[in-house]
This record gives sequence, structure tokens and C-alpha cells, in this order.
Amino acid sequence: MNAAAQQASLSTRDLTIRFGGHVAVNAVTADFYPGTLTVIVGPNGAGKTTYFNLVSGQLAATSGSVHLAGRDVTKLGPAHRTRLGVGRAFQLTNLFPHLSVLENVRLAVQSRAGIGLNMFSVWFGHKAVIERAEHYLERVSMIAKRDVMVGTLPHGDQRKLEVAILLALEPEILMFDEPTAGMSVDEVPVVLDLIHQVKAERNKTVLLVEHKMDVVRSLADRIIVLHNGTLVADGEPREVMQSKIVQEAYLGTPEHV
Ligand SMILES: Nc1ncnc2c1ncn2[C@@H]1O[C@H](COP(=O)(O)OP(=O)(O)OP(=O)(O)O)[C@@H](O)[C@H]1O
Repeated sequence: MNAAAQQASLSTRDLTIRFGGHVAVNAVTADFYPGTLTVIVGPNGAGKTTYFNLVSGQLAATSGSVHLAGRDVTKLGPAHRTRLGVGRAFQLTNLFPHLSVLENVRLAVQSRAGIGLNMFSVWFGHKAVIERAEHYLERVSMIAKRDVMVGTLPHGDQRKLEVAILLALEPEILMFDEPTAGMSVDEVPVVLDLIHQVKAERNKTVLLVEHKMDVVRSLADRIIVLHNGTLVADGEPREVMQSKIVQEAYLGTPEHV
């Protein structure tokens, strides 16, 4: 695990949310560090997406807290948390369907650069911004589709575009919720390669919700297991995959893990 001296980029403390009488996330305490990719696994309805929503600010906690680099952000909304370095892909709500692929990434590059919508600064930085946007489109193998209207793209391309937008925002914490779901067989490696590249840079905190065990195995530095909203295992992949609780209840029989 990481050196105790290193500050966690993200922490949750007793993080809890109730929907009526149902506790969807139950007192989850965890620290996440730069340079570590953590995969969150667990059966359907375990609370994985809800935990992501609590971290990114889409949902407000019933109790407990969320901290970014030591700062308590529990009361802050999602836009504020984004500005503080939380980046999340695969909600597809980040996309502007009536703009081109390039325009979508350009807006993310501008937002990251703090250029905003001031006309003079847009003009001033235009060439550099476009080049930057093209760079991210190349990284997701979508440069050939730069002028296509986003609303007309197939689902897999929209998800790749979301990765480009996420990278363009240059967050410190990257959250991927089932990044390859709904993708065709030839699209999956493009996205997995990108996550591998982000991981190889060793300076970002990456959280991934994933069901596919081959993906978990190839990417995870650490695995957290949620069950009924509760954190039931947390550790290095080999240790967690071989633990009795995971073998029996969460990942199936040993030959599946
Ligand atoms: N807005 C909501 N209102 C009521 N219940 C909710 C809400 N969001 C989630 N839940 C419930 O909370 C529990 C956890 O759901 P969540 O989607 O986080 O699970 P998950 O682990 O991501 O599942 P999956 O792997 O199927 O995506 C479920 O029982 C779900 O029905």
C-alpha cells in the first residue's frame, strides 16, 4: 500500500446514504492515493454507483464526509468538486449532442484552461485550444470523426468521447463507471489502453467500477468490495480475490476469479 506519509487525494469517512428505510451506502471509510487504481466490485445493487455519486457530489450524504486532499467537500455540489479535481466519465450527460466531436472536447479544454466564454480570450487561444482538443481525440482514436455531430454517434463512440473530455479536464481523480459497458469488441481495447496509460503515469487517483473480472485483474492495484452498501473487503487484488468472503459470496466460485 501507499506510504503512510502520503496524503490521500480522496477520503470518505463513515459515508452513508439512506433512501427511505434503505441504506444504500453504509458507513464507508476509505482513503485513495495518487498513483493507485482502485476497482470497486460487488453484486448488483451493492451501492457502487451510489458511492460514486456521493464522491462526485451528484448525491448528498445522509451522514459521514468526503474529503479532497484533506479538505472537507461534503457540502459542496458536483460542479465545485469538479473544479477541485474530481473527474467522472460515463454519464453521457456531459455531452452536447448538437455540437461536433471536436467542439465538445474544445469546450472541455477551454474550461480546464479557465478561458471561459469571453470572446477575446476564445479568439486569442483558439489555435492552441484546437490543437489540444485534437490531441485528446487522437488519444481515443476519434480524430477522423472530429466534425461529426455528437448526437449521431454510436454509443461506443460517445463513451470514447467522454474519456477524451475527461482527460481534457485533467482531473486529479478519475472515476470510471463500467467504462467498457455497451462497447463493441474492437472498441474495448481503446478505452482499456487509455486507462492503462493514465495508470502508467502514476500520478492520478483512479477509481473504477467494474464487473468484468478480466478487466479487474488487468488494471487493479487495489480492490474494494461492497455488499449491501457496506465495505466488506479492501486490499491488494490477490489477497481480496482469494478471501473467503469474496470467493463465496461476491465473485462466484474460485475458477471465476
Ligand atoms: N435514487 C435512488 N432512490 C432509491 N433507491 C436508490 C437510488 N439510487 C440507488 N438506489 C438503491 O440503492 C442500492 C444501490 O444501488 P447502486 O446502483 O449504487 O448499486 P450498484 O452496486 O451500482 O449496482 P449495479 O452493479 O447493478 O450497477 C440499490 O438497492 C438501489 O435500488
